[in-house]
Amino acid sequence: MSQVLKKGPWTVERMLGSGGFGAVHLWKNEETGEKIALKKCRLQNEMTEKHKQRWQLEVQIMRRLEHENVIVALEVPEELNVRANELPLLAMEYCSGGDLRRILNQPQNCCGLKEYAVRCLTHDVAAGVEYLHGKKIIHRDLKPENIVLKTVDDRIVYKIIDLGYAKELDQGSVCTSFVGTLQYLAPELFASQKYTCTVDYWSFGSVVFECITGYRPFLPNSPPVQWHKEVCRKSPEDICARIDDHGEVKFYKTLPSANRLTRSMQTYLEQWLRTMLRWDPKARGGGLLTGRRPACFQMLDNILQMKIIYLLHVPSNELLTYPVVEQHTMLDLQKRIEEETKIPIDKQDIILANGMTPEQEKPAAQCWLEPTEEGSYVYLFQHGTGNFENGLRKNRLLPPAVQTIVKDPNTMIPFSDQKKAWAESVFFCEEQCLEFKRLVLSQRAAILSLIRIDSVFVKAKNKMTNELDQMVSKSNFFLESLAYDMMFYNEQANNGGVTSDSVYSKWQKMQREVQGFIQLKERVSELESQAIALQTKIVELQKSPFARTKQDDTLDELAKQARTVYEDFRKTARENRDAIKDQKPMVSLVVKCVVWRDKKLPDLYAHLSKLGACKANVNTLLPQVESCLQQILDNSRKLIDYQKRRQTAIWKLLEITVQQAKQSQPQMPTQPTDSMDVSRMIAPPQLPPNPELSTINRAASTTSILQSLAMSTSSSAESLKTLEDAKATTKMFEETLGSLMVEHDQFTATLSDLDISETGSASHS
Ligand SMILES: Nc1ncnc2c1ncn2[C@@H]1O[C@H](COP(=O)(O)OP(=O)(O)OP(=O)(O)O)[C@@H](O)[C@H]1O
Repeated sequence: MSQVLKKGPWTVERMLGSGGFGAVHLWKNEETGEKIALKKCRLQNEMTEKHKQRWQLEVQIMRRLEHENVIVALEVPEELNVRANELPLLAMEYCSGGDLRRILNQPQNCCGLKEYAVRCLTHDVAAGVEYLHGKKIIHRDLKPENIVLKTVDDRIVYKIIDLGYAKELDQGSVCTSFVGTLQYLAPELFASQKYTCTVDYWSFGSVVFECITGYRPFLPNSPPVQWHKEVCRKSPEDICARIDDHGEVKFYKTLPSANRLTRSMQTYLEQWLRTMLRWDPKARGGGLLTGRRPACFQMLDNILQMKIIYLLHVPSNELLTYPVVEQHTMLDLQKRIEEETKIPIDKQDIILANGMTPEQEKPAAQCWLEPTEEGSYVYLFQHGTGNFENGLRKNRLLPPAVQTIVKDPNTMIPFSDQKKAWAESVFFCEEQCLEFKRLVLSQRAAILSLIRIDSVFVKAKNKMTNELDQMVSKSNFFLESLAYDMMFYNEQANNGGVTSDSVYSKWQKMQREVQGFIQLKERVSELESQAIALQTKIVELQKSPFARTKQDDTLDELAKQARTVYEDFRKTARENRDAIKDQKPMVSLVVKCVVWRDKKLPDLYAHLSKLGACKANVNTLLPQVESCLQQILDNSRKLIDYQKRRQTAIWKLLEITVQQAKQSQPQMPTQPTDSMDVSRMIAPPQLPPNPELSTINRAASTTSILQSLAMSTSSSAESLKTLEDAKATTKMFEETLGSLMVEHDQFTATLSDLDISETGSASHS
């Protein structure tokens, strides 16, 4: 096919791959831009009649299948179709992501794929396998080469290809056709025994294991016969077998530590793998559930649907995981955190990526985020502590295999050990990079959290300042008015007018108390200067290099170099294994990585520590500001109350005076008063000096003074010097005006009883 590059509008772009039977090419329609993968049997002449029939049958089966995770068969374009006597072609949707083997071969995946990719592929392949089994099709040849990737709506979809071809092949051809991929074959197939669909479980489990760790589960480098002899000894729970340093086969029930799974995911997938990698085909997959669904698919669904909270414990740089269900409250989650980290619940400072704090009354699931490729984390700090010692200590560890080559870069070790040490070195560099980035993200969340709480603080502080200004104006006005009242009171009392010791002493008490209100100014200015210092610190912290969007990419660069060195190592090894014994290129990168990290990490933790201290500072100042604000508001309320009381007292005095006047001589002419005459407030009326003045005369004078007093309250706002004062007093005036008007109405009524008009002119003399 490679010679024929064009057929009608179709052009062959390249070969996508080839296997035991077919060669797959990518064809493009130049007119429509459509791309298809076309598989042609490449052994047409060598195939027996039986094989040819099977090929035809499988092509027909393929065309009947329809599932997102099984490759879609398409109509072969007319221009590309073969002659009637040739084997049919298989046209398929083109999957541009290549196959899973290509992904596993990438050096960054030498110790397994990221958790997100493992989740997605496990989900998709399981869905495809369950669909095929539902259609009574056993794939029998599940392996990374037979899983292809296609991007659909920004998501990678994994699809099973090459299905059914091996299904009915006789055992002899199994052995010849499957050379090189025997390690994915279920043992019963390999040993020519009867089999069921559980053979696919074994292969699927092996593929998932390899995706998690970078290598196959059982003795990946052993020849088939030895492999079978050794692996059949495995216990039902074993999911891995390796040959140790003494040449002994060792079985393991857990996954090796160099993988990218988080704690919970690792535990769940280990359980699942134990079900999938059972030697006994009947026990494999966990049997059928009541609805006849195989248990292994249900188990996987449960794992993948689980809401797992990824909580980075920043002080120790440890990623903790907490699976939660809807019923879990925040308190439940915090109790589990307390158990594990020993941080008391009230000291736990949990911050979401956007800097918000989870709401206590909402379920714990609010901390759960849809899994993403980069990982979605919640951050745990400890209130009021900047001790990050553990975080620094934890990062000092090198994986054992890496330690060996770092200790002695000239050491001669077997190829497989060297490969492992180099793979783990790449993994180590990648992990340092990831962990550092995660810590940088934690500081971003911490800054956002600080800014959020600071904005609450600044608001409260501004309110405190404003309310203080108003309170001081009100107090000044009140004190001025009161002093004025007291002066008038004394004046009329000295002239034989009404007196009330209790009123006067209350006024004096109010005067002292209100003078005390003004002293809050000092407290406020003290808090303000602390707030200014705090704001300066916050601005400084925001200028830190760690707070910048663009971060130093040294670790990225070192990880990239480690990948390249590893890739070169593998290429060279393919030609001559003995050619590479020099550990230095990789060791040098690991050392650079450690040196950079050990230099930067203390800086980052120092920055985190300052952020923590600042937050603690805000948390201490905020309640002080709030309590000061409360005091100011209380004082303001008291001022209104005092103002009312003062008014009431004046009007009461006036009422008494009028009553006295009424009782003594109602016909006495009163001195004319002009309630609108503002000059009265400034220059109080001169009372006649004659002590013999009749009661009515004194009453009239007192009335006049008290009237002035009353009216002075309403007019004083105009005479205030500043606009601020005017605003504050106007507000207070509005509040007191109500009571004043009521009193005034009563007074008018009293005057009319006395037959004295409000303007002061006597109606009868
Ligand atoms: N639809 C497709 N889109 C992209 N690449 C494909 C597609 N189908 C196959 N390939 C590529 O071609 C390779 C060979 O395909 P396939 O496994 O179907 O061939 P085969 O001859 O049946 O192989 P085997 O030896 O497994 O029987 C795959 O590993 C994959 O890389």
